[in-house]
Amino acid sequence: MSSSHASRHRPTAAAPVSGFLGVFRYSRRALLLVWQTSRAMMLGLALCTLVAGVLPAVAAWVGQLIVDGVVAAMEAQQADAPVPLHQSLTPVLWLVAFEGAIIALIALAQRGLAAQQSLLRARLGHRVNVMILEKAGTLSLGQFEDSELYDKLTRARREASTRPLGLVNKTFALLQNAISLASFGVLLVQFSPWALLVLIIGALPVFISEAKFSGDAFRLFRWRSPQSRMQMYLETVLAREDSIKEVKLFGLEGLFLQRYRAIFTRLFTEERRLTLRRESWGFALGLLGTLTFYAAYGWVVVETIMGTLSLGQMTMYLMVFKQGQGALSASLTAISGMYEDNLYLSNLYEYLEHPVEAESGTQTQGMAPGDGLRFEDVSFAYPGGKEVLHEISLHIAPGQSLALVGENGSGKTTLIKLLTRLYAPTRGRILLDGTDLRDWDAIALRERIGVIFQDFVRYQLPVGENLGVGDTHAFNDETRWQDAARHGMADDFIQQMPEGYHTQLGRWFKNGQELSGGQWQKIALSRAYMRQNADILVLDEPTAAMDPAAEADVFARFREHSRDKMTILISHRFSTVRSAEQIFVVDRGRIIERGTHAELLEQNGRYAFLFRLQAKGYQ
Ligand SMILES: Nc1ncnc2c1ncn2[C@@H]1O[C@H](COP(=O)(O)OP(=O)(O)OP(=O)(O)O)[C@@H](O)[C@H]1O
Repeated sequence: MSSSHASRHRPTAAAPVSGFLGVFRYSRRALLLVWQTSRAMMLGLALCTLVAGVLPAVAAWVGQLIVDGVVAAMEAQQADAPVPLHQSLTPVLWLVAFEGAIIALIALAQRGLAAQQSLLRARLGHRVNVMILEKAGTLSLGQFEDSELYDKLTRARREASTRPLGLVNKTFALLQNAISLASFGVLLVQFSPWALLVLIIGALPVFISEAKFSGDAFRLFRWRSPQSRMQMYLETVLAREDSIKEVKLFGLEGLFLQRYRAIFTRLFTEERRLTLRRESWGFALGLLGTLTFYAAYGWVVVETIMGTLSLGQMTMYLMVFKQGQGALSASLTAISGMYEDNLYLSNLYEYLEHPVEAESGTQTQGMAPGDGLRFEDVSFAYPGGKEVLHEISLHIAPGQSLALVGENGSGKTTLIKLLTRLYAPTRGRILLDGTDLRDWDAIALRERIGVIFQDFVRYQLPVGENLGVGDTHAFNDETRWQDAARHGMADDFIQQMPEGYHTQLGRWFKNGQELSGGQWQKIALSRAYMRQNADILVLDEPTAAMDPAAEADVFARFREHSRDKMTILISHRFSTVRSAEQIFVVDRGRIIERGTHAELLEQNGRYAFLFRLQAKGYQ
């Protein structure tokens, strides 16, 4: 379902969620995840759970002994021949001390649980985030551009990092309460099995309604996801330094804020509906539980007055009933919470299990070394889109240079994306040294290609590292940084910066320096020179932001550096393009002219027209 389609409907119309029991399949995996994260803490949790589960019943039982002991002691004191006071007092006081110790132990177990949970939260959150990011690294560019998968990724990142622990905590809470309940049950059955039944029936309706509303909450969460993403996007535009300049100049704050508010209002309306329904049903059904408790209370009181129960037993049963009811409703809340966590986890696992497109190749050398690069009748359409490249054929031999010119949107960058295997052709094939790109080992292939896209990344890292990213093997190699910067003409201005190659770039971090557009381009250019082993160099509009002198210099060096390499240059400036050995004119996804500058002028076609148009502009 497309996001816009989904957003027009109520949450109930969103993707169906599998049956109640089906979703419990993720509990086991979450437990396993915690187990793998820290065995010691998992065992610690189990121990504390056991202690905190069993001791309340023991405390209730000791409570009964105390009251009965007190009554017996009082009777002994009032008897005709009273026993010495200390004799009747001592056993009761021991019992009181024992009860105190039990309560202290329960407190200790609960603190232990809380401490381990909060430590686990940090470790598990980190682990899940790493899993999410590792998976992101395996997705193809096409998958990243798929809005549904991106949606899953965003949802996973936002919610799921806290959910596994939530699920584990609830599982332990359930266990603890189940143990307490079982031990209370043992005491309660002695009074009457019916009492146990009353206790269970009283709590059941709340549980059923909670489970239903958890499902609704999850469907709401899914339904609002595309809109929440739009909200996040607007937040970014309104509060990030790289967009704020334009937002201010165009006066977009009001417009975007209004849109932001409108989304909130829409989402809030749905959330309020759900919350109100959930809480009112919860209250109404919860009353049933309270009713059953007071009915049982009356019953115990009557039995005590009739003499069937001792005063101590009455105290114990009331306590057991009260705590049992608490434990039962806590167990049921835990179960419905687990159900909810499972639904969210299903989202995390859907994302983690999303099939990765196979990087099939294993070849690290071509079948015909030295053959260079060939496109054979290559056509391409972006996923879900129409064809943007049609039957492209070309050949570049080592040492040759190729320039691509053409209008905006004619398909030049797309051609480079195919060459770098960011996408695969829909028809035809691309060969490097006689071997299909698909058969190449991804790493071996990428090591041979140095490319700068026009939308290169401006990393908020030190200058040196901004160069180092070009070759991860030399990420920290200062000599290589300097070599690359000299080739890319960035060395001069880097030397002038306060901390040279260690100057922080960008404004996100302390003492960060901002560079000009042309300086950033020189950084990107140097980045491409970091790839010493690359024999295919691609520059996609590398000099658009540079002054003419710098541009001329860049190309003189580029030719110098790349004599034995294959170079592909995309540029709208003909002064840059004219020296290439082959120039291809791309028009709406087809190569319509090819030749040298002189040949193309001779042909007097599109190239000649555009060249003269630009030349006129300079006269
Ligand atoms: N990621 C994408 N998904 C879908 N379509 C795309 C994508 N990127 C580009 N296109 C489409 O493919 C066509 C070719 O785009 P491309 O970026 O290759 O053009 P270009 O020649 O490099 O343009 P420019 O000179 O403006 O950089 C355009 O019609 C564009 O709309």
